[in-house]
Amino acid sequence: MTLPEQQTRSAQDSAHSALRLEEVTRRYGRGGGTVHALRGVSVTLRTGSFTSVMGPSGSGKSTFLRCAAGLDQPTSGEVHLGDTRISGMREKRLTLLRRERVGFVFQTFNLVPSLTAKENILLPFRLAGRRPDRGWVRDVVERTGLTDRLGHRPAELSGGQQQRVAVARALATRPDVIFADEPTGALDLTSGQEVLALLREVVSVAGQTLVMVTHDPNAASYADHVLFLADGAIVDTMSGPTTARVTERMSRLGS
Ligand SMILES: Nc1ncnc2c1ncn2[C@@H]1O[C@H](COP(=O)(O)OP(=O)(O)OP(=O)(O)O)[C@@H](O)[C@H]1O
Repeated sequence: MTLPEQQTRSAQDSAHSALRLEEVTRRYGRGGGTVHALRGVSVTLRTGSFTSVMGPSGSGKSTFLRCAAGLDQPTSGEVHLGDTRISGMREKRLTLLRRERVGFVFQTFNLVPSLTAKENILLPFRLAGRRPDRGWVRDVVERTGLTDRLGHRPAELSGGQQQRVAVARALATRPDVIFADEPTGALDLTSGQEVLALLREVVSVAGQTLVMVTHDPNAASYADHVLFLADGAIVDTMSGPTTARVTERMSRLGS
């Protein structure tokens, strides 16, 4: 499926695709017990776009995210990150590529408890043996409003602050794509909205590409586009989503 704003794009613009899935299937198990988690998903996401992925429980959202991020391999089909085909890539190369070119934000923050906020943000550089771009990291920290919290460990931070550290960590390496899995699922309403506003800004101001799985129509409304999954297939897309339109569309999917 091609998102509406891409239908008119020129061939030249295809160079700006951050993520492309072509006929991706993912099956679990064999024989009569086979689960078809993805059934031929094709989608192209532009660099600098914010896409939400929604669908009823079991519709394939996590599988989509895992295959798109190179955490899982499709059974068939292709996944391209920028101009690199990641489907079929060997695990060792894929691990390095994920470290360099993909950012993750999880529902449960996944920060290292013994490290300060600053050390958590710089961790991807330590793991990759790479020198951070200090100016960029300073910008990221300022944008996330964490400047006076850098010396704190995760346990000394609120949930919202911990998630902002996770967003800063994901952004610090300037990845091709950030994948967020229910990033507001563990937060109260106000902290959740702060994190969503930050994610929106990261796309609109910093030009980051973001893919977010969510159950929450309000969260989805921060995106440029919504992909609706049902039974392993993209059944609809929406551009310029509002909470009301997403809620209405989801109710027709039986969630
Ligand atoms: N490792 C696995 N082994 C077998 N079946 C799996 C596995 N992972 C997912 N599935 C199945 O694949 C289908 C899609 O699962 P997936 O987790 O992608 O859905 P989801 O939309 O993310 O669901 P939820 O909203 O409940 O998290 C489901 O039927 C699920 O049971």
